[in-house]
Amino acid sequence: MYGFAQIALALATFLSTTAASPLRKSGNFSVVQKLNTQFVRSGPAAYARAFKKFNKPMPHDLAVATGNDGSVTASPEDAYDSEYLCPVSIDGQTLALDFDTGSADLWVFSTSLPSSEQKGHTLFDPSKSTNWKALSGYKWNITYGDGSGASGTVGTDVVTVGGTSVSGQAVEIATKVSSAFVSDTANDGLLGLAFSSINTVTPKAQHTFFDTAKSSLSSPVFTADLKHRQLPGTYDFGTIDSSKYTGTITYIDVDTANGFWEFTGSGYAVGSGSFVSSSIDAIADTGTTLIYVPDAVVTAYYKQVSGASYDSSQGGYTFPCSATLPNLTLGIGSYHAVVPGQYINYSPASGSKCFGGVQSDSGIGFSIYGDVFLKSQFVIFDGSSTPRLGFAAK
Ligand SMILES: Cc1noc(C)c1CN(C)Cc1cc2n(n1)CCN(c1cc(N)ncn1)C2
Repeated sequence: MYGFAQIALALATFLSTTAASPLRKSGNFSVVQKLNTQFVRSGPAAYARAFKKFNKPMPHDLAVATGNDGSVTASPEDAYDSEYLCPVSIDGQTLALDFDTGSADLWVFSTSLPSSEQKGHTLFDPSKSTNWKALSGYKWNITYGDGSGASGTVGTDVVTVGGTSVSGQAVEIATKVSSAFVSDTANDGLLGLAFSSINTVTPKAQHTFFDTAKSSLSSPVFTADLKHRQLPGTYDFGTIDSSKYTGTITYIDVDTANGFWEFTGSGYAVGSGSFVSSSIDAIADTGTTLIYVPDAVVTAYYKQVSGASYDSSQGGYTFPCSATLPNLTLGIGSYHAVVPGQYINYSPASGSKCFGGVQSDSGIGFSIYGDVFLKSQFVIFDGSSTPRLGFAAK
């Protein structure tokens, strides 16, 4: 029987003979370089790499020449895809922001908040930013459709999203936030992607990140490829990645009068039912979780779900969690966008009932095609001189 010592000696001997023999001790040596003929030289690209390496904003012309395009992950904030959060760097300080095509303010949790409202959030500290420029006397105050909101002061800084970097971007510092935001500790603020006309900064409305970046993008577009309860999706700026969708893209005109990505839907179908043509005034809103549509659509939908009913205690339609939900088709021009039924089981409500991802738009004034819809599609937000929306299956 071998003792510990013998085993240890045997192991040491084994290792010493099989370990890679150390470099032969010798004098100096030289390595012959081999040119990488695969590498396509580009002066601008080399120049641009220097700015990106040191997180410095690129001169506009260089950004245009090298394509200041970028892609950023959009991660579900919770198990129900209530919102999607993206890493955004402000002068090197990275926060998780909710990209919201339904509003136009870029605002962040900050060190200027009362400490009771800071807990659990990543805070932007302007005093630590070398590029921060306060806008003296400028203020902002936003209230969202669900009654939540925030307010504070304003400055400009270098903002980077994925590979897209801009300087002089208005960053709205929160000095007050509502309780819904305080308790949503994964969320460090919002990055508005609606039209700058509805930015709330006074005395002078500020540009959204997309508007600031637009002229330095290869194409004045951004796309949303949100996912259902799985790996993160992406927002891309400046390009349309054809690997992210199938079939063709259907474009539809946008009415920017209200500052939203607003369009007229062409109708709906429930499950395998026939398509009902009807004009639906709707906005594409990544900052809203659910689908809010006219009562006719809601009634038709839940009529096909046994056990579904309007539950006033929940403030919406619920159904047995065991229900098999029909798909909902929403018409975009001649394109029929299909929302899988399983996407419409939003979350458990109470007991064995679940809360529907399709609810009434009554009282809103327009329909909202929120995340439950948008995550079933590849969506192009085209900010060209005639803004339009594009939709494709994926
Ligand atoms: C958790 C959780 N669950 O669902 C949400 C949302 C959260 C986040 N949480 C409660 C805080 C919160 C509240 C809002 N947001 N985040 C995002 C902006 N809001 C919008 C945007 C817009 N375009 N339209 C309407 N409201 C309201």
